[in-house]
Amino acid sequence: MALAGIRVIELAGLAPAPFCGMILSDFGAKVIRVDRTKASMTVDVQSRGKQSVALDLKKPEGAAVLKRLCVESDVLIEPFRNGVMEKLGLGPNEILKDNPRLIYARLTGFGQSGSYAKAAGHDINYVAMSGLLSMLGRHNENPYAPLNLLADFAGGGLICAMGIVLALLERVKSGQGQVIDTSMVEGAAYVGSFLWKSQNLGLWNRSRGENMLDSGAPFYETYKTADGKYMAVGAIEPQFYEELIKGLDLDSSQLPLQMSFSDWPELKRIFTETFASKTQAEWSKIFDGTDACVTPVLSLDEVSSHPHNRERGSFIVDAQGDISPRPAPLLSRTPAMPCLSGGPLIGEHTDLVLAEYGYSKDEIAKLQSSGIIECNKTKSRL
Ligand SMILES: C[C@H](CCC[C@@H](C)[C@H]1CC[C@H]2[C@@H]3[C@H](O)C[C@@H]4C[C@H](O)CC[C@]4(C)[C@H]3C[C@H](O)[C@]12C)C(=O)SCCNC(=O)CCNC(=O)[C@H](O)C(C)(C)COP(=O)(O)OP(=O)(O)OC[C@H]1O[C@@H](n2cnc3c(N)ncnc32)[C@H](O)[C@@H]1OP(=O)(O)O
Repeated sequence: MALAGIRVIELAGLAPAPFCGMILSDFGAKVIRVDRTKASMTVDVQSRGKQSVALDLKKPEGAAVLKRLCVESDVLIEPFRNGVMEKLGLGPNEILKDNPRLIYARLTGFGQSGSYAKAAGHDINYVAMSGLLSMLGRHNENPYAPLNLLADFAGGGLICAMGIVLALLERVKSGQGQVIDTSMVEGAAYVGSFLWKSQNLGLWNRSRGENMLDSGAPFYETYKTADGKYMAVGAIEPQFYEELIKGLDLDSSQLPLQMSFSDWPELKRIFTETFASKTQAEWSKIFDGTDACVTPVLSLDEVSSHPHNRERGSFIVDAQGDISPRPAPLLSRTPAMPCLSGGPLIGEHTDLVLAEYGYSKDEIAKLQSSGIIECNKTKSRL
């Protein structure tokens, strides 16, 4: 796998850092998640393939263990607000001193500087601050956050993973590590670069929810079908729009022009009425194999059995029988091979990992008896 041999220490976080760690693990890195001690259960649902070490970083001996792990590792991912690592004596200056080749990846909402750097926040706040939230939502409604996808995952975990891979690549030339400052505000904004760069194309001249790609246009919308499901329509170009009209069995000479903004509400009404006349399966049969850019809106339960996704093996089933997306993208020679057994229990690999990093049995026993580390004796699943 592409990242085989790379050792990653991931300090346990909420959603973005676990995603970042999962990407690296899926593509072959060995990822060790550092959990808190005295934690009853983990909320990390993106932990496949990871190992867990339970370590009290608030104790100097615990911080010393993390430092020692970092000496022999390639990457550290830390998900706390600015200043937390420094307070623990684990800031980049201290850590990189002992291992200048380390990639020290910081993944926060507001970044390491600026007046919000130390403020709490969640995805919706970061998307709001990126400018993107102001553009999301239907006409005459409040801005709407698209789950926690844009900042936590696209602009956060994924962008951080890209930064880590770039830094690892650069390290081949320079032999040096570096600090990565991932701000989810900036990551989300960067993902949305097209929105800034396309201002002059006239795509966003109207108010929110009245533009072509923000639910204003009838040909870029979802429509309810007779069985209460939905179809997604993305027929932008005239030749594809023509196919849409044909599939809907409408007469284009009786319809307003595609790009007549003032007629969009009327056109939407006609499309809504038409789509409501058949089931999703019936519409899929009509549009499959055409260029109308019409697809069913599939639920999470349905995606893996859709013929196209099944043919490509786009979804995987783990040992528990749970379905999830196969890691993307597909690399032809060194594809990701996600671990199919469940994620680790907290502290499941503490003694194993410490032994691998050179700790003696005595040292491990002492750390355990003083509560600096915890070892979960449950049989390893990895
Ligand atoms: C919208 C999403 C988040 C969705 C996640 C949800 C799915 C989950 C969120 C809450 C969960 C529920 C909750 O936990 C209660 C239940 C728990 C139960 O076990 C399960 C059910 C629950 C209902 C559970 C269910 C779900 O899992 C949840 C609903 C997001 O937007 S995520 C993005 C958030 N933002 C960031 O990540 C940006 C960077 N980080 C931050 O800004 C802050 O970390 C943050 C997120 C604001 C949290 O602030 P907080 O004050 O809590 O932490 P920090 O200031 O960063 O400091 C960390 C402190 O912890 C100490 N520490 C860390 N590791 C260790 C260790 N190993 N040993 C000892 N101490 C440790 C560290 O030193 C800091 O201490 P201080 O505060 O003293 O400096």
